[in-house]
Amino acid sequence: TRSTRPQRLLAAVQKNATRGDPRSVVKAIDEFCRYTEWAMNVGDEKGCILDSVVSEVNPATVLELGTYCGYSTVRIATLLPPDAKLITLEFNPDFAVIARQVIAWAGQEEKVHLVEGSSGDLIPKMKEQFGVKSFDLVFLDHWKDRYLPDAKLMEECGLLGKGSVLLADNVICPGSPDYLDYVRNSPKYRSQYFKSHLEYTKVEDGLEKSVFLG
Ligand SMILES: Oc1cc(-c2ccc(F)cc2)cc2cncnc12
Ligand SMILES: [Mg+2]
Repeated sequence: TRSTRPQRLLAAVQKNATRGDPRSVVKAIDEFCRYTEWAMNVGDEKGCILDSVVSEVNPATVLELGTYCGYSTVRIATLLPPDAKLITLEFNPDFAVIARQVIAWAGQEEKVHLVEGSSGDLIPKMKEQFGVKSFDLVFLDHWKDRYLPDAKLMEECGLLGKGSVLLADNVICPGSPDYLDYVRNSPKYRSQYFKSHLEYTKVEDGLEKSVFLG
């Protein structure tokens, strides 16, 4: 039977990237998605904005909502110190299978804990099951209608501390208007929009960076 898009993306990584070299994995995925087959990775343009926010926050603990094939997981993990922890949640088991192999090819398994399941179920378990006190950085890149409920859930579970940063992908395309409205108007956040483009296209999209004020 026909392969899936994530399987074809993994094959491109294993063919064109050097095992243990995360930058070559990122480059191989970007080239595959730009010249062969589009896929919903954060991509190179928004990826540079992601990199700059990760470097600025220099987080000890990161939560990624929505792993997909592990592209942004690898970008983030590469910038973390060896003792830092990145927990990434993926609802789709077929995506998780591919992401584990992409992350392994990039040699980033040590810093990454990929957990399969829904964010709504897993976020309340972060403290007791994963020994997390709070997240310094959360990258929201899963279903857009989960951004707002999951942000509120993280607040309620005490997973955000003063200065915690939420960075959300796709706030324009596909768009998450209720989330944008919340973080831009709530006194609990200081929000900033980074204008960019939908991965590998000329369509407008952007990242919203929101600092939790406690
Ligand atoms: O970055 C993304 C892009 C798109 C997407 C798909 C189709 C289209 F036409 C435009 C945009 C969907 C996403 C779902 N989850 C996480 N990230 C996504
Ligand atoms: Mg996205």
